[in-house]
Amino acid sequence: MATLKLEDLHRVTPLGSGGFGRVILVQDKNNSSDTYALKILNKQRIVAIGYQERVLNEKTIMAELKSDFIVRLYQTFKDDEYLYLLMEPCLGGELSTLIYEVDNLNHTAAKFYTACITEALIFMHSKGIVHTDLTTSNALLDSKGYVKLIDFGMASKVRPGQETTTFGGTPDYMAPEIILNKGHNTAADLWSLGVIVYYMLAGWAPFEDKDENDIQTYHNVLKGIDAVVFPDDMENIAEDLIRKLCRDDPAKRLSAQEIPAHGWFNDFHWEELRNRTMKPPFIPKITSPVDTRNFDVEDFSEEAKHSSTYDVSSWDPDF
Ligand SMILES: Nc1ncnc2c1ncn2[C@@H]1O[C@H](COP(=O)(O)OP(=O)(O)OP(=O)(O)O)[C@@H](O)[C@H]1O
Repeated sequence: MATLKLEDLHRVTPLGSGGFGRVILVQDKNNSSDTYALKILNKQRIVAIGYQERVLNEKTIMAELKSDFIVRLYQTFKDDEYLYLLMEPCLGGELSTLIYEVDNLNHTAAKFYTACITEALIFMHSKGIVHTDLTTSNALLDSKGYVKLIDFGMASKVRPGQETTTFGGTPDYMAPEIILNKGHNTAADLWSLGVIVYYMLAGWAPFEDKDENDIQTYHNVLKGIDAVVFPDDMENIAEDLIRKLCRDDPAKRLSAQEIPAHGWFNDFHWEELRNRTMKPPFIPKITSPVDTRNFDVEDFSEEAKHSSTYDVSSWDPDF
């Protein structure tokens, strides 16, 4: 890929928004078939809540992660107000949207997406990288229908035997050791994966509170997987996998590397997934590189201007 400048990019349409800014689809002005997802981070907001370290981490970690199951970071830019991450676009939409639309997924589909995420985790965890915010919203479908992970804003690198204390994530998916601020490692991502498998098969998340009260969700998580009711129609072998991923003691959870040997995957051809010859369960409708029908985002182009309360001039030389 040729090196691009910010001025080479035409802003097409928003794809999503997050804590510090937004993600938009952009197009290379010199080659309209080349589109990218541009994450734009507001420096004022980052400095206001002291997330400088995390943003630098996001760049370093994403740059290291070159896998077919993780969105690729191509380049970064910065100007006085913003930092920019230029990424591979995944126009199939969020896995959460697909689950919502079909209500719950059949075992074949759930197995396929679990396997994609497992491949991402095997790769990341082999490098000591913990995602920490693994959710169905941070898993996107690419144009073929394969899933890739995004959003490494909460990610950190841990040495074998060590832990990180980065607090954060999404309550429904958060491992108990994160809630209790005990320090966590790669096993926290396996807990979140267990939640994702349950969610895909049941159509609701195992620890969710019907009133969306985060404190109650934390209580539910701390009660553990044994207090969760499993739907009658869930296969026992899938339930077994979820229970082994959501064990209270992080050291007793299955590792990502152990997942392919679990019985739920007995009939699954991992090599076909890895070389991308497996037929995905859903092929997203995408008719052009600027087709964003799988994203339902309000137009937030009129971003509120922030007064310059914080000095944002000197903290980002490494970005
Ligand atoms: N590479 C991509 N291709 C397509 N859409 C993307 C891409 N990256 C991000 N998005 C969309 O933008 C949304 C926000 O992206 P992301 O989660 O990275 O931002 P964030 O600011 O870290 O969000 P949050 O505060 O929710 O963690 C995603 O949920 C997704 O819908």
